[in-house]
Amino acid sequence: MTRLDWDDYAAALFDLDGVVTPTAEVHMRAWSQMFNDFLTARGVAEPYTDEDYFAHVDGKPRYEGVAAFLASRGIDLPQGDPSDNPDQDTVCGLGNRKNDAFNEVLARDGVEAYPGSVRLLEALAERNLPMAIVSSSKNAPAVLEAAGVDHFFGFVMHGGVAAERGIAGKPAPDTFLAAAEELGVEPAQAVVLEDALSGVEAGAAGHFGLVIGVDRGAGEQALTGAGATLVVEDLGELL
Ligand SMILES: O=P(O)(O)OC[C@H]1O[C@@H](O)[C@H](O)[C@@H](O)[C@@H]1O
Repeated sequence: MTRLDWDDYAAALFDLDGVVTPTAEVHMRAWSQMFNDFLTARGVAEPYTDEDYFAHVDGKPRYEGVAAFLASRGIDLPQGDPSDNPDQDTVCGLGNRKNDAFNEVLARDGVEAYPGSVRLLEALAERNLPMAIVSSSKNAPAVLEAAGVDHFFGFVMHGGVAAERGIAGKPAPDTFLAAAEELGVEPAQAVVLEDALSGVEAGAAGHFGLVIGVDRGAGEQALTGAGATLVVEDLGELL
């Protein structure tokens, strides 16, 4: 059991995929399928792996994840445009291709929140602690609704809102800072909960009161190295 006194904090800012819902797994599988088909079609022998996901893609806005992975392999594609067709070999086209795969799985399998996360959300709601979602994903509203947990959050900062308002995505701290402001709290009063290295870096850069790393595969050492003050494996440990 982790010692954490919630009385010390005035708000909680939750990443979504991999923190509240197991959808980081769905994103991971969709990215893997898309990138490996793409690499195979180009005759690239070295496959895309989960290590590539954690190092380059996890937690970042869609097209920034594509660009970061391609750069890591020295592959240069035109940026294209978010309206690109999913079969176009542009950064946006590849991102859109992966998004189709993600939505297929979401529609087919649905999503259930992690039981430990729901227990923590219920306990914090009972304390009337203001809570927000801070996700890079434009699919966050659909995921929250499918999991039936949208009612816990007073504000949802997602990839669509960030793009509309011109707010820089993780690892920049700006989406977390904007959510804290929406909830009317100073960063030092807020707890950030994140499973992605890019998200933990964002929390550390924003000087939040506490940055909790949730280890769903990134690894305790890497999360601590990125700036997590505390690492847990399940949010139920924070009750
Ligand atoms: O493509 P979307 O749904 O807008 O999501 C962007 C990113 O959102 C993050 O929450 C996920 O960890 C990433 O895997 C995903 O790439």
